[in-house]
Amino acid sequence: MAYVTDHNDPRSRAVVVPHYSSLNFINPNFPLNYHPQGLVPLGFALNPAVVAQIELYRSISLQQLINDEGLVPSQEEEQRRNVVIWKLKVIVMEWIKNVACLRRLPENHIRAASATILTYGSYGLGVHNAESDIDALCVGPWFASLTEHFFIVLHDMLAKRVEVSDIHCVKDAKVPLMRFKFEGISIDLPYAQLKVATVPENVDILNSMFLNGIDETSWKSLSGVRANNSILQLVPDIKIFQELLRCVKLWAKRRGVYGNLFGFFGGVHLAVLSAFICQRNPNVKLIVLVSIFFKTFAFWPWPTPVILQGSMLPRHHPETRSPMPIQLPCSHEYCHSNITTSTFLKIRYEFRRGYRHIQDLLKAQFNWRNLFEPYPYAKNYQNFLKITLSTCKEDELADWVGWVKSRFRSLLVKLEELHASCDPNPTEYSDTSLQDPNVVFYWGLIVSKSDDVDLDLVQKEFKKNLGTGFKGPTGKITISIIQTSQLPKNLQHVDTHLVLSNPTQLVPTYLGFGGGPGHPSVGFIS
Ligand SMILES: Nc1ncnc2c1ncn2[C@@H]1O[C@H](COP(=O)(O)OP(=O)(O)OP(=O)(O)O)[C@@H](O)[C@H]1O
Ligand SMILES: [Mg+2]
Ligand SMILES: [Mg+2]
Repeated sequence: MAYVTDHNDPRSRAVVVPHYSSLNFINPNFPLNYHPQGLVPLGFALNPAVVAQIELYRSISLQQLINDEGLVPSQEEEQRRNVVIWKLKVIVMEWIKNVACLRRLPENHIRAASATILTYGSYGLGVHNAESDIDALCVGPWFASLTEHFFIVLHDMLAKRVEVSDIHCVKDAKVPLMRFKFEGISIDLPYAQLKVATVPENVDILNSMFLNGIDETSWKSLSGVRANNSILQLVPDIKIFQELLRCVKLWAKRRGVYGNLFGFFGGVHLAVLSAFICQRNPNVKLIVLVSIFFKTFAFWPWPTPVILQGSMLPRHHPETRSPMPIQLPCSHEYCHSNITTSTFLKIRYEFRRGYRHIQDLLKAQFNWRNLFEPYPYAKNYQNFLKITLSTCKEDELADWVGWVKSRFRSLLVKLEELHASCDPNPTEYSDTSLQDPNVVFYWGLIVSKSDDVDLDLVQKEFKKNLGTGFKGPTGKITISIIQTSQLPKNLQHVDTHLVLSNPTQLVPTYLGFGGGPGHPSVGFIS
């Protein structure tokens, strides 16, 4: 009788595994095979009872990690969000009555007028946590327009509420929306206008009766709700899909591959990838699905698109230019993507790193924490691109930063043209030595010498790009190259068990600039 232990995890002693000695015979060179009932190391006959016990233990420790990381919101948190949504529904009902009065509709039309809120995004899929925003679509009738009644009348009503802060309109996005905080919770609120007089509270937006004659912007705004409905219909088991997606999102955030504006995945991309794995592997437990997820996408033949079964077939669309096309469910289109050559290579590298880690699942030293370990930027890069965004007034900063972020893809592409590879760390920092309100980004930069990049040219072209289309007050932007030692202390934080034996080998091989066996996460998969 013995124990399987996750090192550094005192809880690991909770599960007793018989015949521990047999674990020593798991040959690390035999890849794992995936079987609906569990994991089997290929080429080696292992006592199935032992494998089952280890799997049980791994499942328990993964659940423990999900709880420890706060991936599932508490009941109080859920209740808080429910109240916010209920309050938003009350506000839009009041709004639509006001608009009906403004439009001088007959009394009975005013009485019948209604609008509603439909949630989508991570909240709609049930995979949000305390930090997630609420994506809430406002659905209104024929007489409430986007430009006047949504962006002016509703905006002003919301701005007057004590619960609402940091409200701003994002009018020039593909899906125009208002963004604000309601009782501290971030809300994305787009608008869809239906050609009906009354919008039922739980309007079925897949019903053609409600979709007849709607404009293109409303159709796009509805796409998030349609995609969510469709994913939830297509997966065989919603609960296990949610669990897988929670794990995958944590992995993507920790490894620095989450953030659509930075050229990585957004929530919708990971939702489709997770649904794809769930569809093809019904009745499979979570730890096996996590393993299959990494195995599948580590070796996916990109740019072959990922398409859910039972979805519409995508038409040829400009979005197919993405190196990692992922179909938007319930649509002929692909999810919008900003992936560039360098971010593609990083994502693929991280899939393969995940696959390598998960290969050790049955080994005694396996620890889930390694899979979800924060990406060690300070150890992997010697140079960083420092991007400082500032405005004179605090209340102008969010709009300016939002605008610059929406243009980051062009900056990444320009750098790639100049043979500089960037790893755009999506985390926002603040430079406290500056007087103006500011947001600072530190992106890993790979160049042979820091003066190799023509930074003046990069800045000039990026500023030109930023100059077209922004309607708010323009802020400042400065781009410089700094060394690891100049990073803020919290980014320099060193995780002792990752310290390199050879500090000159700081370059990840995925960027194609070398690296080698001295690097802790390099060179195991070509
Ligand atoms: N790049 C995109 N392509 C297509 N639809 C998108 C894209 N980005 C966002 N959406 C739609 O908007 C919804 C909300 O996006 P959001 O960025 O809030 O992500 P999310 O899935 O809610 O994850 P998070 O928990 O990070 O908020 C998505 O679920 C999707 O329907
Ligand atoms: Mg969201
Ligand atoms: Mg959102």
